[in-house]
Amino acid sequence: MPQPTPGNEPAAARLLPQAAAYTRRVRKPPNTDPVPTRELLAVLMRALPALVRSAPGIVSLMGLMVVVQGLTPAATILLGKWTVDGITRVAAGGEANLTLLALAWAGTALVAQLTAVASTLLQGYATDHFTVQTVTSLMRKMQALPGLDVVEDPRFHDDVETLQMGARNRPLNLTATLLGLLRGVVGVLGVAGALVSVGWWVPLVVVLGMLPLARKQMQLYELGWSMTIQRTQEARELAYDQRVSMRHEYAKEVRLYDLMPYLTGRYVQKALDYQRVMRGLRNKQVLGVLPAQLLALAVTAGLFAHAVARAGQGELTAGTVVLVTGALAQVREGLGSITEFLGMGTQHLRWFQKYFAFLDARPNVALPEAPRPLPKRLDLTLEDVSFGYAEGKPVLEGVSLHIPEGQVVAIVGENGAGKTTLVKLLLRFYDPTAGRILVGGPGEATDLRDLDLTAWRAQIAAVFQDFARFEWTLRENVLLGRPEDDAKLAQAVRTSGLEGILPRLEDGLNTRIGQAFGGVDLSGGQWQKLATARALYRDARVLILDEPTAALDPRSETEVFAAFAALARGRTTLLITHRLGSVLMADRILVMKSGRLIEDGTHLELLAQGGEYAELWRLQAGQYVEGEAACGTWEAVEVGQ
Ligand SMILES: Nc1ncnc2c1ncn2[C@@H]1O[C@H](COP(=O)(O)OP(=O)(O)OP(=O)(O)O)[C@@H](O)[C@H]1O
Repeated sequence: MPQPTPGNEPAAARLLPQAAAYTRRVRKPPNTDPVPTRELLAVLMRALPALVRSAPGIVSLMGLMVVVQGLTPAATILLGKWTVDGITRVAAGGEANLTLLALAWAGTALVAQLTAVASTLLQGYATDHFTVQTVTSLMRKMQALPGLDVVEDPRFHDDVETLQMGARNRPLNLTATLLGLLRGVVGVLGVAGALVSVGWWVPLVVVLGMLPLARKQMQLYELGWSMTIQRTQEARELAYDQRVSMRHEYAKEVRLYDLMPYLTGRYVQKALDYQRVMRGLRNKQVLGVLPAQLLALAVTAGLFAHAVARAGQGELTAGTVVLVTGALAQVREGLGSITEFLGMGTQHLRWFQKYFAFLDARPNVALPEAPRPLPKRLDLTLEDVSFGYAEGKPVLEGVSLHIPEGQVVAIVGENGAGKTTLVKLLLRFYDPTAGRILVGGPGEATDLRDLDLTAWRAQIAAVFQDFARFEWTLRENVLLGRPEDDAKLAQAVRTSGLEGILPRLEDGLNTRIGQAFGGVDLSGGQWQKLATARALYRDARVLILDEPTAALDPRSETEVFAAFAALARGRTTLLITHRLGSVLMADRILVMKSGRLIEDGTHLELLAQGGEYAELWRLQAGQYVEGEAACGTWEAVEVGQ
């Protein structure tokens, strides 16, 4: 497959229809709306006190350094003027303390140097401090969002990504920017004050002449931010393709299906298209600054010429001309850095706007103000429960059922029937869009929404279909933050079958697993045993098993099921499975289809009904019958016995 290069993108687009579709999507111009000043000021008024409160000592010291740094240019320029005037006086036979002036100049330079070093150190401390604070507050907020919508809904992805990326540097950058702004303002005011000696109107002309340039530069920064925001989706897609080409979890398919040329092509195509759009806009913006730059230059040159002309007529001293030269350069630089800081500050404030919006986000799963304690019995009742991840697209419809505590229930049904979703509602990862879920025995049944959610979840152990693979030690993976109990841990490790892999691990349970940090990699089945041990270690009254043995070999599956059967005794157990052989451990079987509960009964009852379950059972058992018959060893199988 030819590689797309800047020269042959059309060919690449032809070969890569998806990339071409993407191209159409990114061609929309970025948002160049004016800066919402009032909104950002409100964000600033919230961010500023928060930053000062979080590190008052460091921020005040940084402020002090900045004021000193802001005043040093004006001091240096004035000292320069006095020195030149002093030299002129001495040359004309007059008197001047040049040594003192030289010492003062050296002292000013030393102060500037020392404050620069101190500022660097303080910024280092501030980075560490703010990073911990911001990341912790994001994590705390995540904890306060007990639902899954914030991580499962693609609309949230970009924001969470932007927040995560900025948490390490935006708070410090905002502080540094505000201080830089302060330094710029102090510096410009100081130097402008020195220019009054040429004429009261001089600072005014300088500032007015340079304002258009400042405005244009602000617009440039604004464009930068809108590019950052609008790139997030594209940037994630680009990063994803990059990850697919490099990470081990994709490596087998990438190699077998020779995906690298396709991936590289996709990447280059997307990157080039985006670059092309942005380059045009950037050129337009940058060239748009030119007239303002010329105006600033004209003002500077005009004032310089004015000062030289007046010096020629003996109205100004040579030192004053030196002062004007230095001051004009300084004001220009100062205003440049003010606009730069204003622009950067706007970007940081936009990040803070998202940060505060996230901190203020109301959880989709609202926690009760006065949570009710857990009922004595943990019967589960669903009353006409419906749910959809998106509006108008129901995934569960009118599900009603009652599960007395201690019952072992299997949930079966075709892919996408809503089995896992039902479990997510029971765990309150989402709330039903209609109907309600009750927990409790007769006379004490409480709406799940009113229960203490932490206490409720503490009663549940689960092995999810896509369980988490924490790249920590085996021990940490089983304990999951709970206090260690040696006997219980040994029991969970033994029963789950995890014990079998320990002799091969140098550090036993303390072995780190997963590739991210150079740990030992486990097979799919071994990971699943680990997830089982995790559930076994948790002393829960409700057990949820969502395809818990999908990756296990037949022997391990039998062993783990025996463990589950023992564990399930006396506990409410919900077993989601496609392996119908395993549902025989259940007291009752629920059959779901297209979001509805269509059958409910024991294995024999459902077979006798001759409905969906009987059909599924016949199909699955038939596979074994035919397989065995083909091998000529099967004697007689009566389906359903
Ligand atoms: N986070 C989500 N956002 C949007 N739709 C989802 C989400 N999770 C599941 N769905 C959709 O909800 C439907 C039911 O999914 P669910 O995972 O509950 O089915 P299931 O019966 O457990 O399927 P399987 O047997 O394949 O595991 C599917 O159409 C699925 O695409």
